[in-house]
Amino acid sequence: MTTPPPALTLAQLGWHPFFAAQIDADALTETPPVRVMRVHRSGLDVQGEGRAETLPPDAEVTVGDWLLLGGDGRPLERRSLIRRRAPGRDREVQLVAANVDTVFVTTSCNADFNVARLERYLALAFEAGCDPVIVLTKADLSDEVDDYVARAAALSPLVPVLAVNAKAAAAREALMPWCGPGRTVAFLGTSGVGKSTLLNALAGVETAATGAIREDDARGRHTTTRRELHVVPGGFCVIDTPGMRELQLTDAAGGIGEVFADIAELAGGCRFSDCAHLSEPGCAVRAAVAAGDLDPDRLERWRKLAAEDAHNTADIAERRRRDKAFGKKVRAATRAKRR
Ligand SMILES: Nc1nc2c(ncn2[C@@H]2O[C@H](COP(=O)(O)OP(=O)(O)OP(=O)(O)O)[C@@H](O)[C@H]2O)c(=O)[nH]1
Ligand SMILES: [Zn+2]
Repeated sequence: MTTPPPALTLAQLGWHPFFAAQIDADALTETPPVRVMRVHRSGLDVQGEGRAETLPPDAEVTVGDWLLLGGDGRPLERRSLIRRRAPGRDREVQLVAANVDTVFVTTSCNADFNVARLERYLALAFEAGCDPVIVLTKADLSDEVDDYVARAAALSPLVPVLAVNAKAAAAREALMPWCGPGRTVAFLGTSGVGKSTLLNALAGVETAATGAIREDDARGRHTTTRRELHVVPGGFCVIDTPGMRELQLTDAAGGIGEVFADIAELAGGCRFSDCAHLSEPGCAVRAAVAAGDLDPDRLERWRKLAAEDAHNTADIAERRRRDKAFGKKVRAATRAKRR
């Protein structure tokens, strides 16, 4: 037995003038808007004002999306969309979460802290159209918190950095400035960094199971079910995603450019507009490295991330082209057989 969902208003679910502007007044009652609260194998749990249903699964819809019940099934235009290249077999683009205002990029003041990974998460968040905030957990367990904060703060002048003990009441206060009524926030980070602990701190109750990520789904199979939107007291939404070990970027050139705005700006001074900053004469980027103004490691990390993004973007496009061509062949063969 599942307990019925609490009665919520559209505003508490994160409804926003941006979405209202996409439908006319009649549609509000004829095809009522619902938000995707949970994505699991057997379907999408959606909730609206005075209603909650499970719709069939749809790979084009993700947690945080708004749908119109009885509509064409397509999500309303999104304010933001977090996507990555899926790990494992199909390697397609995977939609992680939609309509997130702030991404709390979460890591810990310990060996989990990794600047390359942080830059990667920041690029993903910028590309998605979200505002990233870096949250460093386990500050209570480290003597070098200031050092971690300084290293995180050096990554981008656009990104605030917080250090917290996720288990202490003060953690909620630290995150609240980004959690106004009607806002949607999400936690991204590897397993064990304290995402569930922070969610519980925001909710004021045990909403997520900490330290336990596997549950049985309806078919008795083991799955990571946590891709879930929680409406918490205070009237804001928190999206919880499973820890992501592999976070491959695709189509994220814009986001990478925002994280590495320093390099992009320097590149404007290179003699050639298509300078790769390798051995070209008049390269302002390498000149900055030589002058000690740019960390060569950062340049190397940018190079790797940009190359990976370009590779994934091209590879996915190529697979789609092949799949399309293959589909055509199959259809042609089926037609030939029928004749
Ligand atoms: N001392 C201390 N312990 C923490 C802190 N944050 C998290 N923990 C502990 O670290 C463990 C993992 O925390 P979770 O909140 O489950 O981590 P998670 O990021 O949700 O992990 P996944 O569910 O695997 O993605 C738990 O035992 C927490 O109690 C912190 O700031 N300080
Ligand atoms: Zn250059």
